[in-house]
Amino acid sequence: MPAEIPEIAEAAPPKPKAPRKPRAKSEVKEGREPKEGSGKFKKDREESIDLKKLARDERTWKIIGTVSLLMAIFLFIAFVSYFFTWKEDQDKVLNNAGAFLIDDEIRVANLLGRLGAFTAHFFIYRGFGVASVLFCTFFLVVGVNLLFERKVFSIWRNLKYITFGLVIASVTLAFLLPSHANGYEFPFGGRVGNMISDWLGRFIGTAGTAATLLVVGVSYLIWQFNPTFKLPERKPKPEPVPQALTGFEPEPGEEDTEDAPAPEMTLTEKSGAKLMIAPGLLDEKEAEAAVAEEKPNQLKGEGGMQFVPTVNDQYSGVPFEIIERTDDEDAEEELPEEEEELQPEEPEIELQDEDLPQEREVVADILHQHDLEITPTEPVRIAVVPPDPAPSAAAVIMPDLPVEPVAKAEPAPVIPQSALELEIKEAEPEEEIDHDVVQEGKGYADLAPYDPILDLRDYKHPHTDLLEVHGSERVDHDPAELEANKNQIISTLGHYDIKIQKISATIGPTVTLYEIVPAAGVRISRIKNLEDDIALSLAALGIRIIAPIPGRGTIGIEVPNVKKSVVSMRTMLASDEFRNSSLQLPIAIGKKIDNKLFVADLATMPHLLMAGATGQGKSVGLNAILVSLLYKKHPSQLKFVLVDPKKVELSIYRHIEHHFLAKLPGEEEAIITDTKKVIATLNALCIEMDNRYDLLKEAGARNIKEYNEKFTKRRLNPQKGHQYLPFIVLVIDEFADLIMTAGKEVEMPIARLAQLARAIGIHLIIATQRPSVNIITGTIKANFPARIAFKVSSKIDSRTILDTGGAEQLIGKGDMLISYNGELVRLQCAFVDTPEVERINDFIADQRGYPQAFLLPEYVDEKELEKNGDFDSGDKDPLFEDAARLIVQNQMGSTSLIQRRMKLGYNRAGRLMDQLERAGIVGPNVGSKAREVLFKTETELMEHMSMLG
Ligand SMILES: Nc1ncnc2c1ncn2[C@@H]1O[C@H](COP(=O)(O)OP(=O)(O)OP(=O)(O)O)[C@@H](O)[C@H]1O
Repeated sequence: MPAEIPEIAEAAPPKPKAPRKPRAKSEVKEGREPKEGSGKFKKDREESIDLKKLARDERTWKIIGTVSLLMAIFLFIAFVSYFFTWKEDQDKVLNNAGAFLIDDEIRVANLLGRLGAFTAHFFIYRGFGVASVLFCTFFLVVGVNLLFERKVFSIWRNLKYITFGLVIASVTLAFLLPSHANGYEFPFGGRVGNMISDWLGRFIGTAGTAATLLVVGVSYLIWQFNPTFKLPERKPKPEPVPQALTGFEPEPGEEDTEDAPAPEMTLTEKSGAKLMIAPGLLDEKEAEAAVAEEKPNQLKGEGGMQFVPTVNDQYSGVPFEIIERTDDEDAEEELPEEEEELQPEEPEIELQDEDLPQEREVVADILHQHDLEITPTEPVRIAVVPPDPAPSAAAVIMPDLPVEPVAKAEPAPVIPQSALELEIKEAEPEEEIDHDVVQEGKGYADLAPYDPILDLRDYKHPHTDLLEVHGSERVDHDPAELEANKNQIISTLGHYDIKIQKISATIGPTVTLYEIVPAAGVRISRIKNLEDDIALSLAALGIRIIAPIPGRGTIGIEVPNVKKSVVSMRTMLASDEFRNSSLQLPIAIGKKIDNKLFVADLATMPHLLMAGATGQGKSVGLNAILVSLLYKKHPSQLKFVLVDPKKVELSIYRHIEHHFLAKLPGEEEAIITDTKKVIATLNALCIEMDNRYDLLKEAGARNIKEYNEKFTKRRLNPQKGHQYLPFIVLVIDEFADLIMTAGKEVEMPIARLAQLARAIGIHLIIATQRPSVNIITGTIKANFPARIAFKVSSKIDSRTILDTGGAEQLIGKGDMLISYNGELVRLQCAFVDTPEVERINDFIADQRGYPQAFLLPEYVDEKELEKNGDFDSGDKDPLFEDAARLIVQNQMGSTSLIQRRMKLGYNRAGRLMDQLERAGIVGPNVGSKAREVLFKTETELMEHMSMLG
């Protein structure tokens, strides 16, 4: 008996792992703000990020895959070698126990040395016996899956099969070949198998064990291979010919007719002679039609014969005979006699094999293509009839199978030539040709559908691990707080003689909605008018009264919670509602008062206006929208145009320029911060819009969805300028700033885009701190039906954004009102912090992108061109040079300076300034400010003037 491996008695018990402490909110904050955080905390955080990165790195997985594959190979060799060397090595392993691996003196026979012998011994002897080979399969599956980054086999399923397989196989082998009972020493079932088998034997006896193993084994096989059990059919029916082979679709019900005669297989020679194989699978008409129409799927036999291919495996190996029929017989004989003629019982016209060697070869060839065979020793019967006008047929007849002769065509009656009439056939209507479909080679439309994401096929969408959970997601409710608020509401209303029938509360993340049903006869407007009084008596900021709640017939009083919960972006994006959303541009904005997620489609909004006083959550809201889109869309489907006059808010997105950003050609930075460039970009977007409309018109599509569908189905020719159109989302932060500096020049293209761009996939998101009427003008408002208001400073501002008050009563920190689809909903905006956005951007930027940003059309300012191109030196004012010098000396492009110093009238000074601008000496007019002077010194000016002439 082999010695047992001594148990390690003094092994220290493993220390229980400390449970992972949820990170306190204060820690998260510290992590974000290094100034406040201690050095130690910061280090921890960096380490955890590195580990996470490592786990996400595909190279890590490839290395694990390689190791798994090597493991599979190692185990396989060790096991196979063990099968032959176990006797030699077993004693050495058992007797040397712990020292076996270390002692260099021990020599073993296993191909993989001591390690191989030890591993194989461990798995086979101590483990599962021969069934241990299944471990190789497991490592192979893991290795292949990780290395090829594909789910070639499901690891989980294999794990299940292997676990059960190990147990069942080892027990069965131990039961059938017990290593201790019959003198075998080879551990077929391993120790585990032996143990279970012994136990079963004692528990249910040998017969019971055998029955159990049989049942379990069969069940396992059924589970793994799911075989189909069928009783043998009574009468085999000829199988239908695959449509792909014949080109014919079976007539409805045809294949089911029980007693339909076995159809013939007809082979027709080009010359007109027929070879019939009976019974084949096409009926005569079909076969002839196929021949007449020269169906493209007819096969060409050797020797210039064309065949209607048919297949029927049931005749495989049936011997054939060759029969010849003479022309005369064929012409004279009536159909029934002809049938008789073809019967195998009349062998007087039998031909020997060598008489028709070519035909036999061709028939053999054709039959071989369909896995049928002519037995070389048996004669083949073929009836041969020469071509028309004396029609001929050669039939290969299978003995003992019903034979149907080919019906001969009636000879056409001869009509006197003079009586011949000219039949004028109407021309077939001409096929309409769609010139947009590329007709080259196989045909553009026949290719597989175009998939825009294939350009960056390896692109991986960001995962939710990049985001954090901020604070507690649970909405806590304090019953005392609820009760107090309820009593307060009832007593306040009581002061004004307002009785209520019922009161209920819905607890949201930031506010609780108390819904009251007033007693009969109470006027709703009275409650509405008492809004401020109720707020005062509840002593809470942010009370909003909704009287009545649309569609509910109740009155709502929203009261802020004492303890507010943060809605993490991670929760929003990990939700089924967002992940499974089929919206075109889904944006997860926040949670409603009833804690339901608010996910909307930017494509249907179709533009969004956001306003809110500073520090109330506007930037976080913008990030939440951008992050939602980044999580859902592929770079080929979406492009952002980002305008950020503040230069700091959106700059984190600059790293994803090659994936998701669009810019003007020749620009260095994709994120636009300069007003002049904003104007050019907006105009370029207008050109893009016009171009897209042209494309849609040509394609006969009404919107981008229809257009892209047509394009992906390859019904639009890329050579005619058609291309897959990504959505473009224009985001403008600090819109007020832009309007202040560029006014109409910005407003006009934005209004145009807002009015027209929805159908062609350009959507606008505009954010502003100052929602005054001169910034959010009527034109802008009319085209932005979806609006978000964070807390604003006055009721007037709230009206400017939402057309109603309420936003001034919000409590900040992402508390917001959204006006969408004609409804006003209070939401708690999802929170996503800057480091999270950075991580998402890095994750995207680390992947392969396009060679450059998506290029918008070039925009040339015609006015600039005019001004610059118009300068005519012959036309210039006599005082032009003096004025130029004056401006350069003073470095101030001001008309009044010219007016005052040169004592000129306003008009002449203005004209001079225009000429200076056209000559490129001063910049364009920028409102009330002085123009920019483009030359610093007089010498530079003189050089420039000499060039102007
Ligand atoms: N949805 C939210 N949930 C929780 N806290 C929030 C939320 N949104 C904003 N906050 C808090 O409010 C602070 C200010 O938010 P944010 O930077 O978005 O304001 P803002 O309106 O963009 O200000 P500004 O206009 O000055 O840029 C954030 O740092 C955060 O602490």
